[in-house]
Amino acid sequence: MDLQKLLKDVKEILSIEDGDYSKLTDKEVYAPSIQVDRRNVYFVTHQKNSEGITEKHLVVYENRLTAKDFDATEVLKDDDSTLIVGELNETNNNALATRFQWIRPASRRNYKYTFGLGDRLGNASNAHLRLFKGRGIMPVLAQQSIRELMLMHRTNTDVFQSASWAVFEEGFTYGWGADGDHVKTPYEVDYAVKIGCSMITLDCTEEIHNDVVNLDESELDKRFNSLDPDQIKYFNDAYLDKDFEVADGVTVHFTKKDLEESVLTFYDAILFAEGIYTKFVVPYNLDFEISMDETPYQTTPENHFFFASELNKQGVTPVTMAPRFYGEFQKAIDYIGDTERFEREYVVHESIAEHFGYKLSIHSGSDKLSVYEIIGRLSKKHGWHVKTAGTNWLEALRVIAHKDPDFMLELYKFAYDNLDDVKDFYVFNAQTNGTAPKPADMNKSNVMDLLDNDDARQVLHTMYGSIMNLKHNFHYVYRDKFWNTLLKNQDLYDAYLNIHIAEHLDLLQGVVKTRAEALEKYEPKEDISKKF
Ligand SMILES: O=C(O)[C@@H](O)[C@H](O)[C@H](O)C(=O)CO
Repeated sequence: MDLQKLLKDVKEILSIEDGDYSKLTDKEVYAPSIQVDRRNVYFVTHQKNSEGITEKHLVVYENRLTAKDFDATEVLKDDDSTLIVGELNETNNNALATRFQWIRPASRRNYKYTFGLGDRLGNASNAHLRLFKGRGIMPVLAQQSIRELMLMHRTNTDVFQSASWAVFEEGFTYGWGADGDHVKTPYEVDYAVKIGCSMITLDCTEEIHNDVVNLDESELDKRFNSLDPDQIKYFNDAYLDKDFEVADGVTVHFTKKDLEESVLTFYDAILFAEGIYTKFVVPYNLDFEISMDETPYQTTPENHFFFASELNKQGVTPVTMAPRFYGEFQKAIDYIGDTERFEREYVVHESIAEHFGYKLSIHSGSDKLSVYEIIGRLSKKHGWHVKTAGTNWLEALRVIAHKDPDFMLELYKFAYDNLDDVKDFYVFNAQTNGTAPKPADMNKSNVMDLLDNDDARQVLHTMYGSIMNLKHNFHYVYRDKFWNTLLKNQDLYDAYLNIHIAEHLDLLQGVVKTRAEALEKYEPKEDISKKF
């Protein structure tokens, strides 16, 4: 790189006293990334290469004694300072983190509204951060489940680093989160913690006994009464036939069936959560989420109260908890169910959460435009956490569909024909309802429908790992072409991401009240891909 030009950039930045870098001479200096600390200057450069792909470098101008912290590819000495150019790598991220604490994640505890933005590709966070500036919502940028990491062949370090670099680039000093998502074992928790996650989402699915709900009354009673006598006495004395008022006019009542089902279904999970709390959450001061959203049965208010009450008695209060709500929160598509019943039951879950001092978390939270107004309104006072992930992947496919429709048709046919790849990982309607568009019926004239058709969205949303990691003769079949197309059109991707997530945020924050309003406000009235 032209080090003398970069040195001039540094001197120009140091000469600007009001922090307005919008008129810098060198437009390759990405202005939002500029940090000045006394006579030290830090920024990222953006340079388009011959293919139109943006190449990024870190530039640091710092006292020569401390500049050695950085991994430099090029160096220029200037009096008692050194100008270095380096890659956006882990060494340089760690060096920056000793100077700027805000590029490390924070807990959600002090934020009322928090939003998970799982980024399966690692290049969505810059756009998300530009959207979140000033919204009053904390973005949890690093959020990949163990399932996503495994299917996409990524590590938590990859996820963490891409998020942290985006935070530095965008100068996002307001706080962000890193969620070790859907961790199920102490090993997975430890993995998330040791790479620096500020939060873990403990997935209790393996500890929850879902067979209990199918027991008839006598079998249920027999199993409950096989517990230790002191356990039976404790549970009956504490809950049986008791009413618990969790808010004005909102009461949870335990019948014998409610109590026995809650104990037999969830008590192992409660003990598991308490163990993880003691071993990890307290020692590492972690932001703790407990999820039971991926169980096949709805979490009743009694189940939820019992879980929270037992944790509370052990002094455990998560930051968020994710029950499985009434209705369907399936991947990539809107809520399925009676929204009036959803609202009635959400009120009780919200009351339980407020009663015990945590917020509700909404998993598979993307695209649920029909219930965001309810969630935002009922959780407005206390706060909410909504989690999205695969929907950002689908916006990347929207770019592919626009820019290379034949490639998109090929990807869809592959995903459609190999959908069994994910049958052990996800449960969704398109697996069984047989109504997903047939590849033979798709062509360049209707290819964009794949990103709006519910079943096609679910096929594409879940087949990310198979698509990105298919190999033939030792070469990736799709990955390299996918990345080349996407990176050449990063600006279009960023635009789609912002449109899509803004619809989510406006409804959650009550800026608009209905799905139709959100779509009318944000969905492009014309093909914007021609503008990029
Ligand atoms: O696909 C995944 O594993 C994630 O999206 C995971 O389900 C996450 O917790 C989520 O709910 C995001 O919508």
